[in-house]
This record gives sequence, structure tokens and C-alpha cells, in this order.
Amino acid sequence: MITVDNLVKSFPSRSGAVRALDGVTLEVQAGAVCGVVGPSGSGKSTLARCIALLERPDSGAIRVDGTDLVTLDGNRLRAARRQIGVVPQGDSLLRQRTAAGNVALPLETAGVDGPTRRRRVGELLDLVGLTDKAASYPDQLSGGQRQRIAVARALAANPAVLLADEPTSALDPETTGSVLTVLDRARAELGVTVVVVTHDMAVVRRICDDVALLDGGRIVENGRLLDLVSDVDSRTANALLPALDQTDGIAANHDRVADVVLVGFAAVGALLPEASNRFGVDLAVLGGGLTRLGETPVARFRLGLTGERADSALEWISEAGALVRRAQKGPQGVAA
Ligand SMILES: Nc1ncnc2c1ncn2[C@@H]1O[C@H](COP(=O)(O)OP(=O)(O)OP(=O)(O)O)[C@@H](O)[C@H]1O
Repeated sequence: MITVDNLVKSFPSRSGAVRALDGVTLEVQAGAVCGVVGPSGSGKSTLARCIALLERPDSGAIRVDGTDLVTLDGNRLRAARRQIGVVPQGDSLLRQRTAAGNVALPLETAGVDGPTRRRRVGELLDLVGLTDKAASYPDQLSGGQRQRIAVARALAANPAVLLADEPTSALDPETTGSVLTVLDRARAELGVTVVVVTHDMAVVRRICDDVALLDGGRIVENGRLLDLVSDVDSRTANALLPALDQTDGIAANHDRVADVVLVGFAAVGALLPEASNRFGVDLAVLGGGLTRLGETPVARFRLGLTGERADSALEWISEAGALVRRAQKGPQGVAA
């Protein structure tokens, strides 16, 4: 488990000190994938660099499995660094080394013997699906393949934590998928705890269990994705779920208008038709749509309900576990 406790980091600037991190507290459970998101300049990379021990915070603690890394120095700091594998932002492979040579580098530095090194490099290339590229140089690989090699290299010393700063920022959606699959495999097969800094909500939807939203150097939201989507006021949920289109004109044709969030196969597949049947209510989808969080289907719809028992239908949907909000009386539609 990683625990970040009241982390503060300032940088000097001409107009006074910039507080890049202003008391960040965060917990990531062992074996989870946590996405760190937030607007540009909110402190994401600074947090990642502090966790990676590349930057020393002004105050606060960073504990991995109970050990506070901030207080370490010398050999103990070097040993702690090996606990954290880092996939840096951008192209980070050594051009003059083959893919296998890049993956082997941290093992060479740690003094691991040749046969053990070769076995470990073989396992890691297999994990990232690039066994056949062992002898290729970075220039002979695609952007996604280079990034997968960078992940393999970060995992070489068997770290407890894998930290990836914008691992897919320069990649197209298809290539992004192959890199995310590799991060997911690292968690599933090696039990590594993964922290991913990203501005891309598709990355969060695809692999994250938890998310931390930073703004102005503070965590403004933190929790499990599936919990956040059921929170009416969550900014993260709003960014993760399908947009609700402006439907004022159409909304006026219905007795009631409500937004619903449905989580899981059963809810997404059955709840609305069931409500319609039970209460003799016509349900029209006015906006929103379906997405996936990991393997879980999640829908957010703006519904128009027509029929005398529209209120009862909404109540029943809510009691069945769906989030229902902004049910409006009369034909005036949805208040934005
Ligand atoms: N080495 C540095 N020297 C001075 N200021 C810095 C330094 N690193 C970061 N900052 C400042 O700290 C704040 C947070 O920056 P940081 O790069 O952590 O944000 P970010 O959320 O990762 O942004 P982006 O999404 O644009 O990469 C910004 O105001 C930035 O200008």
C-alpha cells in the first residue's frame, strides 16, 4: 500500500513560491491501479516525481508498505528507489541499446548475474508481448512498442509500485490500448500497485480502480471509480460518464425528466424496461449513453417519462439502486 500524507512541495518563482503540492493526502491499496488526474499545472507530475523519489517534498510523508521514504538517505534511499519502478514521460529508452538491453539495464546496475538477468529479461519481454523484438533498437520500434519496453524496464527490479507519468500521451487510441493492457497485466500477474498520471479519461475508464483529482496542488476528489460515479456532485464522474446533451425543447414533451446513472450488467440491461412495464410509463432516452469502467458497463441517461405513474417509476428505479437526480415536475424540462 502507498500512503501519501500531507505532502507539501513549493518551487521558487519570480513572483514568489509556487505551491505545486499543498497538503496532498492519498492512499492507494496494494495491487490497485490509481489514476491521478487534474487540469494542467495542478501538481500531477510533481506528485509523481515525489513518489518516485526524484523530488524531495518540503514536508509530509510517503510510505510504501509502512516505510516513510522521505526520511531515507544513502543506501536505504537507493534500496527504496528500487521499490518504485518509473515509466517517465516521453521517449526514455537508450537509442544505442536493443530492447532487451534497455530492459536489462536496471538489473546490470543492481549487479544481477548474467543467467538471472537473461531469464528475467525474457520473462518481462513476454509480459509486454515483445519477445520477438528483443534484438530491435528503439528506432526500429513503434511508439507503443517503445513504451511497452519502458514498462518492462521499470518492472525489471521487481518493484512494489509502478509509476507511469502520461504513459499514453503521444499515442493513438489503438496503440494506447496495447500499453494499457501491459499496465493491467503488470498489476494482475505481478501484483504491482500502479499509479498512472494522465489527462486522458479513457485511460482512467479502461484500467483504474481508483482516481485522485488534483486541483491547485490539492486533492479535491479521491475514491473508487464505481463509488464516484454514483455521487451527484462528482467532477470526476462528470468527466467519466457520457455527456448529457442539451435537450430543453424535447424535454418539454414529457411529464417528468430525470438523469439516471446505472451501474452493472443487470441495471444497464433490465432496469429501465422493467420500470416501464411495471408502471405503464413510456421512457424516452433524451441524452447520455453507455460506457465501461474496466469490465463494468455504466450508463448515464437523461430520461423523459410520460405516464401518470412517472414519479412512482422514478422512485422504483432509485430504490433498485440507480442514481436518479433532477426529477422535474411539469413540462419545463431540465434545469441546467
Ligand atoms: N521544477 C519546477 N520549477 C518551478 N516550478 C515548477 C517546477 N515543476 C513544477 N512547477 C510548477 O508547479 C505547478 C505544478 O506543476 P506540475 O507539472 O506538477 O503540474 P501538472 O498537473 O503535472 O501539469 P501538466 O498536466 O501540464 O503536466 C505548476 O505551477 C508548475 O509551473
